[in-house]
Amino acid sequence: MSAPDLLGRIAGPADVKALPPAALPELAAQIRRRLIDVVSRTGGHLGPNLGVVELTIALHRVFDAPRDRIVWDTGHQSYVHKMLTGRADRLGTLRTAGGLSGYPCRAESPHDLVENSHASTALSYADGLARGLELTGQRRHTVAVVGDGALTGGMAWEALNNIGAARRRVVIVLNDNGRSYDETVGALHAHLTALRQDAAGNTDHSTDGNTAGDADGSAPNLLRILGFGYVGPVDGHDLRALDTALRRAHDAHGPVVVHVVTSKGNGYAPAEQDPADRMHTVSPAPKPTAVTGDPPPAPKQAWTDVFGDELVAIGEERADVVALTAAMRLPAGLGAFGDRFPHRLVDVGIAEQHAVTCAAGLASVGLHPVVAVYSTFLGRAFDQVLMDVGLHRLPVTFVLDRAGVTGPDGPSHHGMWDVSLLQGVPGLRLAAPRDAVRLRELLREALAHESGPTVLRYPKGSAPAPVPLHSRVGSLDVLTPRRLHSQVLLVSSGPMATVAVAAAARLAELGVPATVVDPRWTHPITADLMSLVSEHDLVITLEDNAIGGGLGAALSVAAHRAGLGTRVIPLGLPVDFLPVGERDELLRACGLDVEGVLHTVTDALWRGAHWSAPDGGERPLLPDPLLQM
Ligand SMILES: Cc1ncc(C[n+]2csc(CCOP(=O)(O)OP(=O)(O)O)c2C)c(N)n1
Ligand SMILES: CC(=O)[C@@H](O)[C@H](O)COP(=O)(O)O
Ligand SMILES: [Mg+2]
Repeated sequence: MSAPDLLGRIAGPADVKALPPAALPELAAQIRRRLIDVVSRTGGHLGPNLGVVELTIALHRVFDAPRDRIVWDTGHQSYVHKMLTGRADRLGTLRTAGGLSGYPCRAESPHDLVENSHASTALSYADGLARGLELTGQRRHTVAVVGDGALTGGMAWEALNNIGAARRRVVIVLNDNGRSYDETVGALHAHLTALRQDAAGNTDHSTDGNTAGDADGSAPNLLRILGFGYVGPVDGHDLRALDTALRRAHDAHGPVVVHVVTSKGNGYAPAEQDPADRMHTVSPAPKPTAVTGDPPPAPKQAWTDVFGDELVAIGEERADVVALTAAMRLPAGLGAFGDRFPHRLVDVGIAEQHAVTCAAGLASVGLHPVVAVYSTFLGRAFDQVLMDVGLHRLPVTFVLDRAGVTGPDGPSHHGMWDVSLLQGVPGLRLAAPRDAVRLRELLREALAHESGPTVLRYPKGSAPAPVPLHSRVGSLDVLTPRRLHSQVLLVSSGPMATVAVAAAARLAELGVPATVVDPRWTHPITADLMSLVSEHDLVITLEDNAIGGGLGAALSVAAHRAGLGTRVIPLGLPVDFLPVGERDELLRACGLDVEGVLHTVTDALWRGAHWSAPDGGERPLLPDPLLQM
């Protein structure tokens, strides 16, 4: 006889609490089966969620969420939490437009508090929540679940410094699986390992009564030194041990850390044995394609792999090039470089601010560091780019992967603010390659620039087919035949070139000659670009960045200051938090596809009485993204 569908009866934590302890292993098994079945189709963070099945069950049995506040650091491991708070039936919509977010989402549930997927923020939220609950007289618990990787982030230690001193009740659940993507690096990881080994070797786990009950190990415990009660190490897959440990923490009179030891990918051999990253992120199952008999499309190369391949070639030629990663060696494309030059790859943990200023130190002694991070994560290190690198005019090259719309990871992952932030750094040069050929070319140009910071940015996914140039003007590539009296200039940044060239072809059919130019180095604006702008009536810029403070904004200001009569219309992403969605869909919605360019050009020309639609009809107006600013 098959086991009852326990998961199907969970509408919220009360139903989890109502289950007898004997039923919990079956519930955990059903959750695991659902995770594997669904996430292997939708894609997502399978490994991290398999690692917190028992922990999440125990948390929702011991604490009374949502009155007690439970905060998930990074939030990528919150699928089980969602299943136990009434959303198990919607797990199949994970990471799709209109479906469940892959991170906590306040619109989905009062149980979800922090939507930001940037690591190392949960303890700061917890400090604020605990202070706020105290100030408003609410005697509730605050619980922060933080991974050992997230604990390598600077913000986490700023929070520990405050929480440990305040003597306020905060429960910190340290989910220690020894890994970020790779094995977690640094002295903290070594310390946590020592605590685990000490507890394993020390059979006397006596507890002293006045704190929350501690392993009475011999190793000095940094967390206890900072003023925290310490419970653990606890087997994070033993429901009974978890229950006992969390109840001790629940009853503690001050801040307490529950050191939970889990394994990423637990219970699923392909994940447990995955050498790369224990299936930290799995891709969606490929969509079936119709059998057409046509030859399969040529395999495309990922932007990340093009970068990684070219950096190895450069590394062979230049001993001064060193690479830095913030716990994302493989996702950021540094795997091959690290294998070839292990002593020239620096993994600082999830510590982008440290990575940037460490790079400044490396550059100060004559090296040329390459800091490879996702665009969205560089935001937290802006001050370090501006003051520790920019102010000192140091030759550091930033390679920003996942720049622009990423898609399934939602609003805190779209890399859409880097251009806006970085255009404010004096002396910084920024490039956006339009294809793999230009990525290789521009990476070399960036590494040849020694008088200040340089930046390359490219999106998630595969590089498009090469977009050849027709002519080079200074450092600009003109991508269409130079036409006399072309009314319209399309200035495309990076992979928007593919859209711009296709739009120019369509405009030509409509009797509107257009020139397409790819600046390659989009910041600062060059005299050659301004000269081209001055030769045209209408300029449309296309960029996969927020319109505010982007390329189009800079070009508009430059044209205005030069007294040009040219109208500049920036096309880009609205200054807004874009939802989960497919990259192409989101770009289309922002007018960054061929139809969007056509509408913008024809509407502008028609309004300017330069052009009337062939059908003489009204031009449909695009929603103006700027109106959302
Ligand atoms: C600031 C920042 N940098 C990088 C990332 C990418 N990232 C997502 S999860 C992860 C590893 C997290 O490790 P840990 O906190 O130990 O959680 P686990 O996956 O092991 O459960 C990283 C580096 C991020 N989300 N935020
Ligand atoms: C949670 C997190 O920040 C990363 O794991 C992110 O999901 C990676 O995204 P990619 O899948 O684009 O590498
Ligand atoms: Mg971890």
